Amino acid sequence: MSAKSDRLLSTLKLAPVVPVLVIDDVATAVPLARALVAGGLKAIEITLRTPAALEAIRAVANEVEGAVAGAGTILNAAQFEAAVEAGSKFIVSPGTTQELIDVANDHEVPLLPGAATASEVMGLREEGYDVMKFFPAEQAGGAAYLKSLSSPLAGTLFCPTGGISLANARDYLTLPNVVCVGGSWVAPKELVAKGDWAGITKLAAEAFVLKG
Ligand SMILES: O=C(O)C(=O)C[C@H](O)[C@H](O)COP(=O)(O)O
Repeated sequence: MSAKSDRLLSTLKLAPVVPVLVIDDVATAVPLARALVAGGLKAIEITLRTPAALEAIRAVANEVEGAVAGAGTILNAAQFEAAVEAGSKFIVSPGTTQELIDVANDHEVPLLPGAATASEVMGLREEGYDVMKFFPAEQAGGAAYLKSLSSPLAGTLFCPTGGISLANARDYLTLPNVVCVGGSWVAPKELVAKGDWAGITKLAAEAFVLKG
């Protein structure tokens, strides 16, 4: 395993759940990340789906002690570069393109690339990847599907994301090829809008104890 995937794995192993955030208002980023870290969820993925995302990554990276800020929904090289510049410590993409593989090879910040089929996983293995995002997890076949990849594609670890919640997270976390899961359920829009940070810490703490 390369030093880069070692670093990615250490980040993903910080907690069983990586919160996936869509930040509409940059002012919520720091209190939201603090609430998640207080519940034990330190690796935090901020998706580049809103205009506030890069500023939110920068704020969390600079201001939230204990947080490891990452960027999600990275679709191309320009977004990868911007996310790194903003202070992202890991980069997540829903799928994989040659452009992303090439830009990732030029950077020390690790990429967690998306894959949903055996062929996609095999293609990424040929590029040297042994840790991937399984996306969209529930819709692509769920835990049963991912389990059936574990023998033929042994040695590859996944962070399944998409349709995962407290109710089904354990189905994935008990698989031998799963290192953590990703999900937005720990940061519901209603709680963020109300500024209910204690409520979010509670959800994070519930998620933190999922494994073990
Ligand atoms: O675009 C990306 O890079 C993503 O990370 C997509 C997210 O994984 C899902 O949107 C989160 O899925 P839910 O937990 O079902 O809300």
